[in-house]
Amino acid sequence: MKVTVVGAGAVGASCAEYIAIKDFASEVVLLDIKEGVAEGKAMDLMQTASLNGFDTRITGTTNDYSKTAGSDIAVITSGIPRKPGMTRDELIGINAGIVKSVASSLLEHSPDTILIVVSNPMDTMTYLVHKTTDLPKNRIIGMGGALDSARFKYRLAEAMEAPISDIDGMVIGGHSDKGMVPLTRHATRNSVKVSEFLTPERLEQVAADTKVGGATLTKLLGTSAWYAPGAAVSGLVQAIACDQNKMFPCSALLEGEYGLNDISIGVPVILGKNGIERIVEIELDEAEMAKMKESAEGVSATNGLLQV
Ligand SMILES: NC(=O)c1ccc[n+]([C@@H]2O[C@H](COP(=O)([O-])OP(=O)(O)OC[C@H]3O[C@@H](n4cnc5c(N)ncnc54)[C@H](O)[C@@H]3O)[C@@H](O)[C@H]2O)c1
Ligand SMILES: O=C(O)C[C@H](O)C(=O)O
Repeated sequence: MKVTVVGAGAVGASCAEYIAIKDFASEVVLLDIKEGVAEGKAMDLMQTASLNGFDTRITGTTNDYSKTAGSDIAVITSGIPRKPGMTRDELIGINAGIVKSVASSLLEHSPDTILIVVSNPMDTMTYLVHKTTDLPKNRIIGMGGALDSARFKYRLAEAMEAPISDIDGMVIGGHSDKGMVPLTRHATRNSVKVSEFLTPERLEQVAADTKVGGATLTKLLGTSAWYAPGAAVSGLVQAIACDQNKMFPCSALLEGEYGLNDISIGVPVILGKNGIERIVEIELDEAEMAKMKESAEGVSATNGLLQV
C-alpha cells in the first residue's frame, strides 16, 4: 500500500507520522515544492521508526511526481493555511491553483489513486477536483467532518466531565465556522442521548464551540491546527487502505442525497477499498435539514468564486 502526501507542512507531516505509527502502509511519499523540506521531514520521521516501532518506509521528494507513481491513495494538503481573523474562504485565490495542478500531477503518475483533499476551503477544493478531473466520484473525498466530529466529541466530553471514549457524535455540513452542523440530537454517551446529561443551553454552547474549533486554535497558534487534522486524515487513509467499511462524515459529491445536487459537502459515508463505498442518508428533522440547506448555500456561494 503506497500513500502519497502532497504538502510536507504542518498537516502533511503530521498525517504522514500518524499513518506510519499506525503501521498499515508499506510506503509513504511526502512531496513539497520547498527544496529539501519533504526529504528532511521524511528522514526525521524515519529516525522515529525504531523508537515508535513501525516499518512503513517514508521518503521525501522536492516536486518530483515520478516518485509518487503507483500511489493507492494520495492526500492533498498543499496550500496556505489561514491566519487569525481570516476565514477559510479567503484562501481560495491561492489554494485553488495549487490544488488543481497538484491533483493533475498526481493523476498523471497514479491514474488509479483515491484522492483525499484537505486544503482549504476544503469543500470547494474537493468540488474543484471533481470538476477538473475525470475521476469517478467515489475516488474524491474531502476531509473535514472527521476532524469536526472529533472536536465535537472533545467538547461534549469536556461539558459532561466524561471520558471521550464514552462519547459518540457527528458533524455534517460544510467545513466552515458558520456551515458546520453538529448533530447534537443524535449524539450519545454510551447510547444515552447527551440531552440526558446537559441542558439545551450547554448543548448550544458545545455546538457553537465546535463550529469555531479551527478558528479557536488558529487564534492560539497563529496558524491553523495540525495534530487533529493529521490524525483525522490518517483515519480516512486507514479505512480505505484496510477496507474497513468505517463511517465518517466526509465531503462527497451529492446527486440528490439530502436534497442537494452538484455540491461536495460533509455527509456520512462508508469508506472502504473503493474510497466512498456509499453515502449514508440519515433522517434529519426540519431544523437540521434547514441548517444543512443553509450550509450548502454557503458552500455553493464559495464554489461560485471558482474559475473552472
Ligand atoms: N480540511 C481540514 O480539516 C484542514 C485541517 C487543517 C488544515 N487544513 C488546510 O490544509 C492546508 C495546509 O495547512 P498546513 O498547516 O499544513 O500549512 P503549511 O504551510 O504548514 O504547509 C503547506 C505546505 O504546502 C506546500 N506547498 C505549497 N504549494 C505547493 C505545491 N504546489 N506543491 C507541493 N507543495 C506545496 C508548502 O511549501 C507547505 O510546506 C491549508 O490550506 C489549511 O487550511 C485543512
Ligand atoms: O481552521 C482552519 O483554517 C484549518 C482547519 O480547517 C481546521 O479546522 O483546523
